[in-house]
Amino acid sequence: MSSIVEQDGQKQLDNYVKQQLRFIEDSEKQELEEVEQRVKTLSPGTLQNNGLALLNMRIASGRTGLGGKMILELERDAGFCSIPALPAHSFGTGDVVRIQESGASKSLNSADSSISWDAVVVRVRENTISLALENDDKIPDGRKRLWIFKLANRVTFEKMRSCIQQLSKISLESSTPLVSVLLGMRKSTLASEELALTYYNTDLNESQKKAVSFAVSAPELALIHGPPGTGKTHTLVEVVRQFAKLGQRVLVCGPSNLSVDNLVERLAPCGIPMVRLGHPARLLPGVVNYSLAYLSRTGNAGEVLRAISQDADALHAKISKTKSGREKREIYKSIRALNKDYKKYEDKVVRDIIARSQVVFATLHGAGSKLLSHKQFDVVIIDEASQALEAQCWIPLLQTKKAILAGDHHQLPPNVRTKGRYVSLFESLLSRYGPRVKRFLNVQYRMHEVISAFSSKSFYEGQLKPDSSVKDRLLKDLSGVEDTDLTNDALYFYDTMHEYFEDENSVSEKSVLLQMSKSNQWEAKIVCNHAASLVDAGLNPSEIAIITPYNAQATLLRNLLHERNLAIEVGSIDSVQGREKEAIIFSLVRSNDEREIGFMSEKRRLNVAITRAKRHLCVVGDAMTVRNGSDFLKSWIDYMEENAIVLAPTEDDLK
Ligand SMILES: Nc1ncnc2c1ncn2[C@@H]1O[C@H](COP(=O)(O)OP(=O)(O)OP(=O)(O)O)[C@@H](O)[C@H]1O
Repeated sequence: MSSIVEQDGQKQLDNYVKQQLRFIEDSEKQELEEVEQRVKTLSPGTLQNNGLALLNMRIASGRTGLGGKMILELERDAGFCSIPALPAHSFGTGDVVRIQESGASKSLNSADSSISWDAVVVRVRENTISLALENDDKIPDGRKRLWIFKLANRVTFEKMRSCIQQLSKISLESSTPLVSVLLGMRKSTLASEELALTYYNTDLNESQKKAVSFAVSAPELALIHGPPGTGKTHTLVEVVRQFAKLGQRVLVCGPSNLSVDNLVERLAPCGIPMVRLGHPARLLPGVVNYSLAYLSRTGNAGEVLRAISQDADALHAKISKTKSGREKREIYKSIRALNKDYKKYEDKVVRDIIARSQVVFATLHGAGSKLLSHKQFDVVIIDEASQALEAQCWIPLLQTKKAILAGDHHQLPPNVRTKGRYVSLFESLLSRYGPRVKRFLNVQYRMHEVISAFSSKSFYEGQLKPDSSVKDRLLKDLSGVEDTDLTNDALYFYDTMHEYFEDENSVSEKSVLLQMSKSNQWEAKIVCNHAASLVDAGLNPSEIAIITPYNAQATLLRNLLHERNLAIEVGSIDSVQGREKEAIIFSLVRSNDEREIGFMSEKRRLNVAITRAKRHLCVVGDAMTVRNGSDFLKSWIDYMEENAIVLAPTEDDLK
């Protein structure tokens, strides 16, 4: 009979599982409803204009891809489009899309396979988009005009659900101590003594070295808390190398392809046998040579696979020339048989490659691949763990006895709609176990001192210090940049003085569905003039980014910059997390009598926005509206007024 402690533990686990499943279900429902509403309400033209659909497409070619999937390459139908380039769109690899025949009424029912097909984007080029069909029993007619639109990505929810269900089945008695630690049922064990390591990277600072030896020595769990620019990735590279030296097998994951690829790129020169799972079309170019697809296609095994896929491709080509329905069916049958052979042989090849690799890289989602099922690793490392959903983290965590999570809970959490503040696994472990499971990286290599000081004081208890190599860097120190009033300081604030109110934006259903929202044309003018002055002073436009919390403001800014021929990136705060530029201009937008500050009320969003700039941060906004938003925002505005060069809009700005 199980003890009371175990019964309590089981109850706790059941509750945890229920709570996670409810969260997954709610998030999925909300995402599906939003997509459904968008597709139902908006015309195909509006969807295309907002980057969510591509109209007037036709099949350019078909082939067999990795996993024996049928890949269709779509291009614009020359009969309907004057230029071959795809219009501006937001499709990216991994997106789930629906393909439909043009003219057929929009189908939201995936079972309706006579007019619609679901597929995953595997490659996007200037003129074409390639899609892997989910099910190739029936293929769209190559002579028909097609259109595609974005769907919610159900696959991710499915993987999280199956992983949490797996968790519900484990027996606490026989599971690893790590599982109990992660569930909060027992404290993590401390290493009796930390290993004395010889570091590969002799440039590591003291806090990075401490984090490495703590992580390598910890029996079950280690958290590395790295504020902006403190070298989390740098530190994790050393951690992986140390584990490799000890002969351990490591699974390295992150929530996005980029987070994983950054680590692959930096570990590539170290000569450790490694493989990156995931479709090569989704990977950074420098990483492709480590992808499973590349490795499985080189050498003898690759030749066999190439021969099978060439046979299948030849049959694909034959289809378009075949008129008889019966012949076509026969060809499809042969293609399917070849795809099956391909898959069988490929499975064997890829399993061998994985078995030989000491370090395996995958996104959290990719760690749920069948290729890794029942595989155990000595260590699982999750980078950017604070940007991952808790259920996603469990996907690799069930495959190990030891976990290392790196992240910063004071930056943005994963992009998911929740009622309250989203708390990641990283953050909940940190608040549950505190300093005993974490090491803090305290030197940042990005920002001028005055840019980072507010963030350091407000989020990191004043512990975040600039390295001496960056603390005084200004734009004027860059070669080719003149010494002007706008380049000889690091922090600037245009206070619009409660005189230039935000625009009266429409709040139609359409604007809400497209997440269009607030704009402020006065601010947009000031921002563009400021950017133009920096370019006039000699700064390369690619070294400037403009960020704003509102889509409508971003659109307005892009149009103004386009009119002035300024090729400057404009993005949301979420889109610049993890990135940096020499100069950042931050447009706050909100200026009203109601003291509404909307998106800016999320502290973590502000922290990300103000920690992207290396040498120049210019904030444009209405101090009075923002100050009234909260005590925290008041303290930020006070800091700006005391430490920034405060500027007022000029007549030129207001023309
Ligand atoms: N010990 C060090 N000595 C010198 N430069 C360093 C050191 N550690 C990190 N850096 C530099 O700091 C920058 C940021 O490093 P890295 O990309 O590893 O940080 P990160 O914490 O992953 O970044 P982010 O803030 O985007 O999460 C890089 O240019 C890196 O070369």
